[in-house]
Amino acid sequence: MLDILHYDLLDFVTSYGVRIPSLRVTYQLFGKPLGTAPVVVVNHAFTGNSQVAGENGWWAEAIGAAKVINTDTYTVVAFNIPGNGFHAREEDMITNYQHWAAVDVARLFNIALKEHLGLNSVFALVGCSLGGGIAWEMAALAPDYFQQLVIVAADWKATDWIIGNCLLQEQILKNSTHPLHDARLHAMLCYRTPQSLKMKFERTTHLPTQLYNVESWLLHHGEKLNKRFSLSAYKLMNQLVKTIDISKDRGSFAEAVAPITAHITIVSTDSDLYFVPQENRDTVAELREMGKPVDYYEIHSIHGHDAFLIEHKQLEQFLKKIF
Ligand SMILES: N[C@@H](CCO)C(=O)O
Repeated sequence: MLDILHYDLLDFVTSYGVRIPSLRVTYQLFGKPLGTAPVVVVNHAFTGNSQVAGENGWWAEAIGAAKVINTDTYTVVAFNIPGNGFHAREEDMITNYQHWAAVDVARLFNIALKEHLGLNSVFALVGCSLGGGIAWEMAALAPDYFQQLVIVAADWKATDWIIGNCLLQEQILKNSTHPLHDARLHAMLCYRTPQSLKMKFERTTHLPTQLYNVESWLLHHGEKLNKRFSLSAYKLMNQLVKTIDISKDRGSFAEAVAPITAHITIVSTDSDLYFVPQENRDTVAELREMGKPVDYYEIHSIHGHDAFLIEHKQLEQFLKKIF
């Protein structure tokens, strides 16, 4: 039985000016009891959740006893993006996804850390993919609150490429008769690479069905997500990815990032076709020009965006410099 904790907020107003009368933020704690050790906050990706460690933990290779984010040393806090449906009540689902932006989730998480958990500062904030975008937004909102900001397979903004793909996802979600299933097929192609699929399938076929194995694999992922995720959650996550932008209402990236005191670490994957590495190389160059403390690492992999869930050994080498 998972120990899912929660914090209820009243009268939250999103950046679109919409008042949400009551909202539940759920989270899990791992490792040392709160108040006895430095805190590491870990933000999940698109279809992830607060189960970051332990059995079925989506980053169990990185977080746990004697892992690089060692739960014998740290308290790990992992939130669920509200509306992701993970162990949620029906009333906690968010159906009006267009009222939300990534910055709203960031504000909620910061409120939960400060007001609910009573933390005066946080040692490290780590975010993967969408969770990395939310981590950028959290740091921009609370620029001297986090000592280490660790961005993995993400960006501080949704690029035109991401926004275009989000539109395609939205259209599939609206128009398909199997919306979640079909949206996942396209998403999986964004998360992998031609080389990764070639290595895995080599154009082989599955004889009884006559399908190419790449087709069976994509359809399997569609079915799998259909069973474990909800349509309203998927629509919300798609909207959140599209709205990542710490420069919004702040003038520019430089102005948004100027007050951030955290040491920044950015990890990209050289073959990521979704949050492409060149964007992060440019971000790092700009941060260095500003004199910001920043480290940059690239995972070498053929697997593309999903390499942050696959290339554990390389990630460990980078993360161990922080943890
Ligand atoms: N495989 C990841 C990719 C998005 O970062 C997910 O489904 O959440």
